[in-house]
Amino acid sequence: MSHVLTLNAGSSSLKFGLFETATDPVAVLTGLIDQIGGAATIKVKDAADETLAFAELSPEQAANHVGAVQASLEQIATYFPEARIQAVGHRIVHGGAEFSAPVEITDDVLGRLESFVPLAPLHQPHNLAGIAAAIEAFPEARQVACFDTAFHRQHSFVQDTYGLPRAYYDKGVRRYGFHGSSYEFISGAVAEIDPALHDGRVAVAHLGNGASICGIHGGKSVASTMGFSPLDGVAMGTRPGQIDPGVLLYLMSEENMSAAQISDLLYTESGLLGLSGLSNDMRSLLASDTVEAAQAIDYFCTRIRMEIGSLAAAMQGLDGLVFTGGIGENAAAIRAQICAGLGWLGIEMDNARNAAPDPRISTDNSPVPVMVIPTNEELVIARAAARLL
Ligand SMILES: Nc1ncnc2c1ncn2[C@@H]1O[C@H](COP(=O)(O)OP(=O)(O)O)[C@@H](O)[C@H]1O
Ligand SMILES: CC(=O)OP(=O)(O)O
Ligand SMILES: [Mg+2]
Repeated sequence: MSHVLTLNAGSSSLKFGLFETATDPVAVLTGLIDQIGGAATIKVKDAADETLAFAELSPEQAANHVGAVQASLEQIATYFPEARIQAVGHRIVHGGAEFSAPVEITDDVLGRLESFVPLAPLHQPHNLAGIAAAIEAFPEARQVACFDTAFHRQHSFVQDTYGLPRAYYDKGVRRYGFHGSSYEFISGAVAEIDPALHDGRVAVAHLGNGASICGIHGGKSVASTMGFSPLDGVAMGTRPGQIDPGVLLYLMSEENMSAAQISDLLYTESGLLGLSGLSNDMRSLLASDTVEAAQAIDYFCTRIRMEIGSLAAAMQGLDGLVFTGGIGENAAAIRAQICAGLGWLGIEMDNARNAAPDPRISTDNSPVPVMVIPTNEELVIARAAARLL
C-alpha cells in the first residue's frame, strides 16, 4: 500500500494527514497542532475520526513550525511505521502570478517559492520549512506544492488589479487571494450537497486565525477579500484586515516606524489581539466579559458583513453563504452575530440549527441558504499529490 503525506502549515497551526492512495486518497491518520509558539497541543485521529492521542508538545517542539513538523513525523512513525510515503503534498500559501496549478518541487521551483517569502512572511517560511523537513525525512518521495493562490488565478483584470500605474501590475503587484485549497474543497462539497447552488453565486467565509471570504460563481472564484498579501480584507487573529494606506504613510512619516516595525504591527499585533488587548484566539474572546473583547468581536463580525455585501455586488447577487475554518465551523455565536445583520440580503438564521449545524443553519424559508461545512484542505492537497504520482 502506498501513501501520501500532507503538510498544511497555517499561521498558528500545522495540520497533517496520511492518506492511502490505492483509489481516491483516503485519510488513515490526521493530526492538528494548535497554538504553535504558545502552549501548543497535538491531536491525532484515526481513519474513523476517533482521537488516538492528545498531548501538550514539549517546549522545543511547541516553539515553532520546525518543531511541529518533527512532532507530526513522530506520530506517523508511531502509528504507521509501515507507511510507504511516495509523495508529500505541501500547502504553499503564495504561488505568485506564475503558479496556477500544483507542481512537483524541483530546485528551480524551490527558488521561486523562496522569492515569495516577502509577500507572505507569516506563512511562506513555515511552508518552506515543511519542504526541507520532508525532503530530509523522505528523500525518495516526490514533493508537491499546492498553492493557496491557484484557485483565484482566473479573476478578471478588474478583480486582479489595484488602481496603481500599470507597471506595478506587470511587476506582480496584484490581488492574488488565498485559502484556495479550502475554497476548492468547499465548492466541491456544495456541488454534492446542492448542485443548483453550486451553479449559483456563493460567498464562502473561511474564518480561522487567518480569514478571508471568496465569491464563487459556478465553481469559479470571482473575487476574494484577500489581495496582494494575506493582510487584506476582514480582521483576523493578529492582522487588521482592510486599512487605509494613509495610516501606513502616517506611521512612517510621523512615528518614524521602519518597514520591519510596520510588518510586525500588521502581521502579529493587530486584529482581534490588538483590539481586545487580550488574545488572538476567538475562544478566549468569547469567554471574556471585557468591553474590549466584545468590541473586537463586533469589529470582526461587522467587517465580515460589509465584505459579504461587497462580494454580492461583485457577483451581482447572492444565492448562498457557507461558513468554514476554525471559527466558521465551531463558533455558533459568531455565525449568529454575522448573520443577524444580513436579513437585507435574504438571510434568515435558524438558531437551533446553528447550534448543531446539519449543515444548513438557515430557516427553510430563508431566500438565501446558509451552511456550515468543515473544510478539508488536506484532501485537496492529497489528491493533487496523488495525481502527480
Ligand atoms: N470551539 C471554538 N469556538 C470558537 N472559536 C474556535 C473554536 N475552535 C477553534 N476556534 C478558533 O479557530 C481559530 C483557528 O482556526 P484555524 O482555521 O484552525 O486556524 P489557521 O488559520 O491557523 O489554519 C482560532 O481563532 C480559534 O480560536
Ligand atoms: C493565508 C492565510 O491567512 O492562512 P491561515 O488562515 O492558515 O493563516
Ligand atoms: Mg488555515
